[in-house]
Amino acid sequence: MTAALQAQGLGKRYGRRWALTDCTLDLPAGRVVGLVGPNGAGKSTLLNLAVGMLTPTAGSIDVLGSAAGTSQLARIGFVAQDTPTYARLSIADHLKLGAHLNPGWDETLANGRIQRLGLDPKQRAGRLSGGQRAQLALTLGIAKRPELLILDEPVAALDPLARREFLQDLMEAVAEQELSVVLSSHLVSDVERSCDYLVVLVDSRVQVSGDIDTLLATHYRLVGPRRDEKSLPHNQRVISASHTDRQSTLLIRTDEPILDPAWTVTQLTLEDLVLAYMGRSSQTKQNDRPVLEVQR
Ligand SMILES: Nc1ncnc2c1ncn2[C@@H]1O[C@H](COP(=O)(O)OP(=O)(O)OP(=O)(O)O)[C@@H](O)[C@H]1O
Repeated sequence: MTAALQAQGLGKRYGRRWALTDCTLDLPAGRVVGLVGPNGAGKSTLLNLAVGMLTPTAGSIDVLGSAAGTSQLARIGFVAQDTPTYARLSIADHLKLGAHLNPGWDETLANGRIQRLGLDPKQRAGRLSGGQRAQLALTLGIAKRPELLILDEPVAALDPLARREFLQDLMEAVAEQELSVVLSSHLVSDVERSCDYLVVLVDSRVQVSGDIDTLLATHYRLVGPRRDEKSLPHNQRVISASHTDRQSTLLIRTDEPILDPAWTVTQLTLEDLVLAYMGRSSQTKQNDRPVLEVQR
């Protein structure tokens, strides 16, 4: 199966500053990929490179098997972070435009969604609230029936109920159509609810990526007598470590069983895992606290 997105040594620099560095990723098709990371990590940069709105400074990026670029746009639905709409056009105008521009437009889906949201088709987009505008942009993205849907913080402006319903809609669309989704979010709970693949991006670098079930099955918290992490077997990779005078707590990644009886071993939650990888980067930048919201 063709990958949804493949990046090889991908980098983007603005002036002297790298917004994305040495990014190598292989995101499988047919999955819902959650891209998480603090503000300024490079998430929007990666997504804009994927839709051809930006060109790489280094490396390459392929989407649905071909080089990312505007020729791919018919197959991709993209909702940018600021959910752009035309202020003077009504909701109905937006749907007409969507139908005109997209050969695969699903009118039933678009109208049904607008009706279910209780939005008035005659309302101008400029008069909608931020959340309503986001819902309109999302409707346009989904009704295009894309092969790949790229959503940059799609639910940030939605209230909790609308957020839950939107993620539900998304999972149904993935199950019904052959759809791949990449969505960025600050909310681990949303990723937990809707995604089956995770990418953690911090300080312009990918810290970890993989199938969420596999990641959860290979990461552990070890608590035991104080121990230098260098003394661990080579197949145990330490992601984070904290120590008191007598006790060590280590978050590790390993494919092998943990045989040392000195450790009390527990599995990680997705939140533990994400925060551990985000903390890894912040250890080198002591004054910069990772900004990841954990909402339940
Ligand atoms: N047009 C631009 N010109 C200069 N620097 C930029 C530009 N766009 C982004 N950057 C910088 O690139 C870095 C990555 O930004 P990006 O928007 O990709 O992060 P993000 O992870 O999407 O952040 P957020 O969660 O706040 O949306 C940041 O340091 C940002 O200041």
